[in-house]
Amino acid sequence: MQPYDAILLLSFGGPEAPEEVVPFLRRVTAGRGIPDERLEQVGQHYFLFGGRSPINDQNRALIAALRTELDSRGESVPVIWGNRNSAPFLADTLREAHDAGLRRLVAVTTSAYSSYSSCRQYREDLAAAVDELRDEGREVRVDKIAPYAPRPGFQSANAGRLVEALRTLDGTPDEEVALLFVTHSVPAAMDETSGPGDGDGHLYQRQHLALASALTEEANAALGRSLVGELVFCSRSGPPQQPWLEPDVNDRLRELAAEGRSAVVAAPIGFVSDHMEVAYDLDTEAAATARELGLRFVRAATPGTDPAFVADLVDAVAERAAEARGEQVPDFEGRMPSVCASGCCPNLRAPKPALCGED
Ligand SMILES: CC1=C(CCC(=O)O)c2cc3nc(cc4[nH]c(cc5[nH]c(cc1n2)c(C)c5CCC(=O)O)c(CCC(=O)O)c4C)C(CCC(=O)O)=C3C
Ligand SMILES: [Fe+2]
Repeated sequence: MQPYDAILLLSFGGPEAPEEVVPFLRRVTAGRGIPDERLEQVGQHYFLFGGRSPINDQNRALIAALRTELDSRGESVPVIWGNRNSAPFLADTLREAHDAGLRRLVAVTTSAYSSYSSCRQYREDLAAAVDELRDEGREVRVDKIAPYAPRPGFQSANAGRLVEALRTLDGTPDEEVALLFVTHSVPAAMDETSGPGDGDGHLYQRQHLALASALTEEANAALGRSLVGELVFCSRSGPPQQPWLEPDVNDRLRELAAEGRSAVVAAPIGFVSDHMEVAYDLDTEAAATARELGLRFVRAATPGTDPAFVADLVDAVAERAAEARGEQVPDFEGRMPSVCASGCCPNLRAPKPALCGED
């Protein structure tokens, strides 16, 4: 993996004990204008799960899977792990890395799409951590792989999991099955400005729609169905007067029941693992809504440690390393640059320095 000394798995973070819930929520929402009522509700979601988010264990499993894949390729490059909002904190990870002699890292985020929340915010936190270390006299350099939702492995992992979910509805006619691709809602203004500034924006939604349509086609072909998929949203936050992407999955379930559907497959393509947004917002809340409506609710798995997904992440790292060495890398539909364009997915509140981009 020349020129890289280590692969940095960079994630959102989550609490692992009840006393960590409130400090975690404060860190996530600092300066983001989230109403107190919303914070209390989200705190309850975590307390319902004993104050422990599944996300860190899922990242430990992903690191183990990456290790196995790297070993099988004869790659001894270490995989280290830092979070934005909980221990192991990114700056601590970088400090330890530097002390161990690791100077040039390549970051893989647990977030697949282009948008401020799913890309630039990670880049801002990288810049802040690298600055903090520089103040201590520790120089580290961090590159990043591009948003990987358009990559073939992300698609094939999601396709396999969708087909598996749909198989549980063998015998239910197409007209009765609703196929919902689910992702995290974001403010409409964040979606509008997502992508390189010279593009048409809405890249967050466009990447989801492209994947949803490819997955629908693949699942229909595999199962001899002609389902029509649609994109819906979960985990809306922010003040009620601020427009966020819609429809909310629960609202859509009500309409689908009224239209005479009997079953729903929810494919959470916006998420890399079954963390709290999936465990609460889908498996708890949306599943309860479906139950009340008499709808059968089947949730497709997220990529998690799917071998096709893990192998593709390692390919993405190998391609980034080749690029850093000045070599050509393969192109594919929707491929994003590994160095973000200036002004890509802007911070609309308080612009800050960010790594891995032209600005
Ligand atoms: C696009 C997107 C992803 C997917 C990409 C990615 O994975 O990064 C994501 C992931 C996650 N979001 C997470 C948790 C939270 N997100 C919040 C708030 C917000 N998320 C936003 C967007 C996203 N979020 C936005 C626009 C806000 C509003 C505040 C703001 O404008 O920044 C809040 C505050 C409370 C609330 O308002 O919900 C919490 C607690 C966790 C951890 C889960 C766990 O613990 O298992 C994960 C993986
Ligand atoms: Fe979030």
